[in-house]
Amino acid sequence: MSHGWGYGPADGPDKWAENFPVANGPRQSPINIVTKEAQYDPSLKPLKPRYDPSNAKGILNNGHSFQVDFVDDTDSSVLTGGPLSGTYRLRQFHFHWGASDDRGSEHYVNGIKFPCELHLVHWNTKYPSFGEAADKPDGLAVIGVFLKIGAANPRLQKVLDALDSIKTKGKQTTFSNFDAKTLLPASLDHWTYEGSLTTPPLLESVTWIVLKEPISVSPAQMAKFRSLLFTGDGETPCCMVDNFRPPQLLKGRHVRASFK
Ligand SMILES: Cc1cc(C)[n+](CCc2c[nH]cn2)c(C)c1
Ligand SMILES: [Zn+2]
Repeated sequence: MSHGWGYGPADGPDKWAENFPVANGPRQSPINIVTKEAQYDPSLKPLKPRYDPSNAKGILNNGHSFQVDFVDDTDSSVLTGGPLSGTYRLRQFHFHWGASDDRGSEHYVNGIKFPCELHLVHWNTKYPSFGEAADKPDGLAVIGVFLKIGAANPRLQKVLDALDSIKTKGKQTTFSNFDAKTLLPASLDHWTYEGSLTTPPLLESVTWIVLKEPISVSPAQMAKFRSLLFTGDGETPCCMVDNFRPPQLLKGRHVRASFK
């Protein structure tokens, strides 16, 4: 599954603009969220994630992260509310993390980095498919959740226990009966802004919904993330760590807050 890009010195974020010029576009992600500049917007509706655990399908090492994929041929796992108009279907979730606890998240909050960030990817059902939605300005909605070092998070454990089966690039296995809602914190207070995918093709199609409240992850659980490999079987092993893009310029965008 080599995509020709990665996170190393030769193929990492500073090089992506060579093949994906939108990398220097007007609505790139991630960003540093400066909380004092985020305006409370009372018109934002309560965020409504409604996920059916039976839609969980599989877990895949895609060579730049791992993702849990969902059956998305009906409206049984959807996100509505917040800044969104219409209905967005859950497609997959994945994570970004660091080689050490001082880095790993893609978004920052007042310059603060977290060791890990979860992304739940949804697509707008006004379009016929995920592929059709992926390059539309209102095509995707991604919930970002920060992970903060603390007590072991039992809700992560089923995902982490599956990682031994997908250690190398291209490996996948079935992953069923998982409620993605259990990965969300108690509060759905969020910041929202218009942005992009944070990996190539960096499409400017994402309404970002970044939750204020982090969930916990223990140092031992972080070690499980770091046990994955970017590389495939038979290749020189390269640990899957530091798979994050640094914050991008705001270029006049405004971040809204769902809370005072
Ligand atoms: C069509 C499409 C392609 C890719 C690589 N991704 C993943 C890019 C990404 C990871 N984290 C934020 N954006 C998505 C979500 C959609
Ligand atoms: Zn992501």
